[in-house]
Amino acid sequence: MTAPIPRVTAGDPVVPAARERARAIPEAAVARLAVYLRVLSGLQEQGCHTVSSEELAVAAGVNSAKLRKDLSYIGSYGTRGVGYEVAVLIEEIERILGLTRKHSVAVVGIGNLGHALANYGGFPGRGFPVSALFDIDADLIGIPVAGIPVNHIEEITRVCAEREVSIGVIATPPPAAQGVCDRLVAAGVQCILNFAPVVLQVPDHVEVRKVDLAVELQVLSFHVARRADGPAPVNGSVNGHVGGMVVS
Ligand SMILES: NC(=O)c1ccc[n+]([C@@H]2O[C@H](COP(=O)([O-])OP(=O)(O)OC[C@H]3O[C@@H](n4cnc5c(N)ncnc54)[C@H](O)[C@@H]3O)[C@@H](O)[C@H]2O)c1
Repeated sequence: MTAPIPRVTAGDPVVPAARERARAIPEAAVARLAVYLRVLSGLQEQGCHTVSSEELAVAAGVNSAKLRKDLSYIGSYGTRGVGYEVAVLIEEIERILGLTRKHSVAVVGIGNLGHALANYGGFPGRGFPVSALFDIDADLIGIPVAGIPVNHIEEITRVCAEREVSIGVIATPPPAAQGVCDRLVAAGVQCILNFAPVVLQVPDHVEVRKVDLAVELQVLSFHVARRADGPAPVNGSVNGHVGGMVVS
């Protein structure tokens, strides 16, 4: 068994060692850590104090060897015969994912998807309060959606600065997405979640994640077709591809 790395506690600043560790985590493992966090939060709500790697792996839809490997990236090895302390593991994953502070979110494009995202109650509780909404449609400007009045896109720089927006969500039609992205970047937003099916060009310091539901359906189709050709995996996971939407 590898020697445990000293644990970082809740009150600590993000120490250089933790930052170094975060840089070394593969992208796919980061996505799975977010899934473990969701599962662990559910366990905590049910009053569970400890969880074995097998239980956590099953609940997250991965195999337990992969789970242990993922948790080793954050220096969490659990205790033989006991497993992981739920509260401690939540704290460690939140620290690595940078969730120890809130990230204010702006949604741009308040159509079908933008309305749904603005109204979704699950973001604030997970540290992502939606604090600004933008559109170009005159009929929408000033109208509150989920209690937040829609601003015109022309106001994006001022509003994003005032509300300390750190994440921009693009829910516009594809032809508008690059222009919106440029405005967000000019407004100082460095993290962008893009729902429009286009590839965005951004400077190096800006992080873009793309949610493409059509790609997810195609991946599902591939796995269904592959299962039809051979036996199903024994542990319910599909080559470590965790359940739920994957962004790229
Ligand atoms: N609706 C879905 O289920 C869904 C699912 C996945 C992805 N998407 C993608 O999300 C995007 C939005 O889809 P939708 O169905 O909500 O579209 P929609 O047409 O209902 O809404 C788009 C909104 O963007 C606004 N807009 C247009 N140009 C703008 C600009 N320059 N600045 C700010 N706002 C602008 C429009 O006024 C409109 O309110 C599309 O790219 C779509 O492909 C949609």
